[in-house]
Amino acid sequence: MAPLSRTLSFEKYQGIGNDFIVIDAEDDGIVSPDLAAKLCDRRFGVGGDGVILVLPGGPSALARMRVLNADGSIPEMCGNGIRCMALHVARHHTRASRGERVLDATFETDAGPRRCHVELDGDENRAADVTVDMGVVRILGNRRISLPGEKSEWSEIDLVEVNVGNPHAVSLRRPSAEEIDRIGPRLATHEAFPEGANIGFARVQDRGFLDLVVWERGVGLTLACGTGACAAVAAACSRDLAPWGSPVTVRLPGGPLTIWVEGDGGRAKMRGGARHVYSGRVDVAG
Ligand SMILES: N[C@H](CCC[C@H](N)C(=O)O)C(=O)O
Repeated sequence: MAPLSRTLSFEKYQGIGNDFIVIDAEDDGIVSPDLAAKLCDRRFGVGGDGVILVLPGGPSALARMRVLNADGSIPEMCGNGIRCMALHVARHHTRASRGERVLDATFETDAGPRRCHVELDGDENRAADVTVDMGVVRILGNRRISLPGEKSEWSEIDLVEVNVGNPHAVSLRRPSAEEIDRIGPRLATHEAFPEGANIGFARVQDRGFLDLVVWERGVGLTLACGTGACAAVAAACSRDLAPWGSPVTVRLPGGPLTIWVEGDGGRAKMRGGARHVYSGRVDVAG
């Protein structure tokens, strides 16, 4: 008996190139980790860096966000993802016809509540700027990690460990693309990080501007990482390479984010774009 097929409606969004399959759901069982991995496959599935489930909120949240990484793992938080979810909710919650272009909402996440501000510009598929209170950012310390067998200068690497609700480790020096491809996956799963870690490779251009690329836990190299941008700015500030409390432009391969970090243990704020790409239905075996 062939498994019963069923279809899932989804909407595809991207936040500066970090792309997500967004699904409205009544409960978080609708997409298992295994199904999330199949949906994210760029050949056999829809394709994406992750799945975002938009779930009923509670008394103090308009909705709840559950994120599943492309490998099916479940992270605590996703910066680009919550901007995409905020746009999704704004598109379906506010009514442009009533001239409502702005949505201020709190979303529950697995890292706690996050306040979002969305402004729909003329094109309701695009939010030029979504601003998110990214919660408390904590510097956990400086780590020197050894990579046995690595023949390059990166056989030992200094990382700043930062928690943004999810775990990050930031290098303030930038290996080559080939070196990142080699050491990124080893660092993301290194025993020094029992929960795994998102590995940021930053190059500080000046006190208000840094370049960043992130090898993400459960995904791999992405075009952008919102929590990673907050972690990189906090790491740079902790080394007095960027100013606490002032806006820092983080240039990622997929586009820019503006990040403010109040201080070590202070709150971070993120501002960046989000875009609806298309809506679809996908067949999933029962
Ligand atoms: N891979 C991350 C979750 C997605 C974070 C990233 N896409 C962002 O925009 O913050 C983790 O396992 O913690």
